[in-house]
Amino acid sequence: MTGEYSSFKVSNVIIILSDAQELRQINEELESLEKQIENLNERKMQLKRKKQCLQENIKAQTLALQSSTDQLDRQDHLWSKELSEKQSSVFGISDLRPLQLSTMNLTLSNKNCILVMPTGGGKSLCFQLPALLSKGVTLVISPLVSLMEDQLFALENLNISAAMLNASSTKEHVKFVHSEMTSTKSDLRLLYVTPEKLAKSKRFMSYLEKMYTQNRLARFAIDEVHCCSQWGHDFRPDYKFLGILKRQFPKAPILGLTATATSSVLNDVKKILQIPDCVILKASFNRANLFYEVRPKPSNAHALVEEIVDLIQTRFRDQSGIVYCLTQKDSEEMARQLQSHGLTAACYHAQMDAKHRSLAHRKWTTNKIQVVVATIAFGMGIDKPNVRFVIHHTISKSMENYYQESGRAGRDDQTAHCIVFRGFADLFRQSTMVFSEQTGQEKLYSMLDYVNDLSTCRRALIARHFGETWKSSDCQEKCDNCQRKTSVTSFNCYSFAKNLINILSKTSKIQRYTGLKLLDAWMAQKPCLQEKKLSRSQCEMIIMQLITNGYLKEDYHFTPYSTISYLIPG
Ligand SMILES: Nc1ncnc2c1ncn2[C@@H]1O[C@H](COP(=O)(O)OP(=O)(O)OP(=O)(O)O)[C@@H](O)[C@H]1O
Repeated sequence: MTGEYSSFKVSNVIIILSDAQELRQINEELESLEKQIENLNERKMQLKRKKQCLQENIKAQTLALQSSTDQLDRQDHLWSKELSEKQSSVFGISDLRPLQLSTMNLTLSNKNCILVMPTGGGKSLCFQLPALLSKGVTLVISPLVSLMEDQLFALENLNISAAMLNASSTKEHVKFVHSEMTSTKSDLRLLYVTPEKLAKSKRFMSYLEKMYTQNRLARFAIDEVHCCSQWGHDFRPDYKFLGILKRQFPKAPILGLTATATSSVLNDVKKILQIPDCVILKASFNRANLFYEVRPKPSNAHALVEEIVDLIQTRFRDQSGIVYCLTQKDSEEMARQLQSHGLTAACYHAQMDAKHRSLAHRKWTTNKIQVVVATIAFGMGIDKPNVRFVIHHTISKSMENYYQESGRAGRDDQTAHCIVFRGFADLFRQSTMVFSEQTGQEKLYSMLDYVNDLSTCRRALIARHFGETWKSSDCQEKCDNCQRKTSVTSFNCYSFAKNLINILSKTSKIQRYTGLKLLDAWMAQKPCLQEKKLSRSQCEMIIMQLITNGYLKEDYHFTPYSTISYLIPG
């Protein structure tokens, strides 16, 4: 009886345990389903919001365009004759670039407008020239003092009266500017301020109000307007304050300018600035005079230096250019190497003190040195027309960054070269730096797709990235892929992927694979590689493509000193 009772108890316990396990599984599954439902609901709301936003956008754009199509490129406005006269007599410009006239016509007819134009496209002219034709002052809001200084310097050379106010302006200067703002006799045309100045100085706002009531506030030009939006890559909190402009000064038109903004950023900017009716003008991103090229990066640092020196001494002999590096240390080392080969070069990075940075910039701008070897700190506000080459020692962290950095070449519309070195190790150097940014890895992988593509026209790749379509005739063989005469070998990567995943499946706590270790382990399996005759560079590209396509995945680990990217099956 006791035995029977205990076996009954045991079987009961077994039933309870198995029921409990099933219950746990059901609970887990329910929890996961609930999470999925929650995610789906959130996604549904997101899509609904986006749909509404797009519908509103289409409606507003259609209305805005209908009312202003006739204004866009007309040359019979009241101001057209003077515009064309000042364009050549003051700025020395014979022909306007696409969308410059449309933008100027819109702002001169008091319409709100956002101009999206690539770096070096000529956005500044779109408010500087109208400033000469309008009564009163054009207020330019710009995020960086150095940007404003560069523009003031250029305006001074053109004999255009302009001033700037920022946190370090002296009391006397502030007083002088305030009196110019309210004097009806003043010939001040452009006033540059930082958004902080607007947000923090009530006094300045009251002077603006005086100008406005005197009908002398011609317009607001907001440079780098994407900084308003938190969705952009460069959000600045003080830009949010600019929403007040339309409320306080409803009749003064706003002209926003940016080189990089997606539609969702633009929608956000329109909302923040309270200009739902504004016309958005988007120039093509095609820089027809730039030649795009990608080179495999030699794994040996010495060979890389030799290759870059050779390029600068032969193809770019006596021509001005930039070499972009990833880190301060790389830029210092590369500058030293170039100097030791007899080239005039200086480095530029954020850790240098302001004096040395500005000295390097000035020497390069005035052609006293040939090359600046820089980190991305060398960026906004560089307006040297005759930059003939931009070499990337390391891939950029995104296509947006690459486009902007390489776009500093050829601002004078003459042919210039943009060369990027594709390095396998650089992928992991970059990914461990950007992985914590929300879309950091995704953006880096699109840069990798660009450098790993050996057949598609580089222009077509850039266009695709920015949501444009260009015909291959737009390139006219101005990229390495269009110029390549021999066809590129293509492989079916299935067996390679299997091979690599096999190696990774042996991963243990002690033996983890970084990209380089995996490459070495794979290359050690000679038979497969010999049969296909793959070079190291081809093996690197295959691994990179398997990563960007999700077959292999980066798995980040943290040590007190660094972040390490290990590879795991995707
Ligand atoms: N129609 C034109 N013809 C010839 N040169 C022009 C024309 N418009 C502008 N430029 C010149 O092109 C250069 C770049 O112009 P600008 O600095 O306005 O570019 P940007 O679009 O503001 O670039 P960034 O985004 O880097 O600020 C300047 O040297 C300017 O004088």
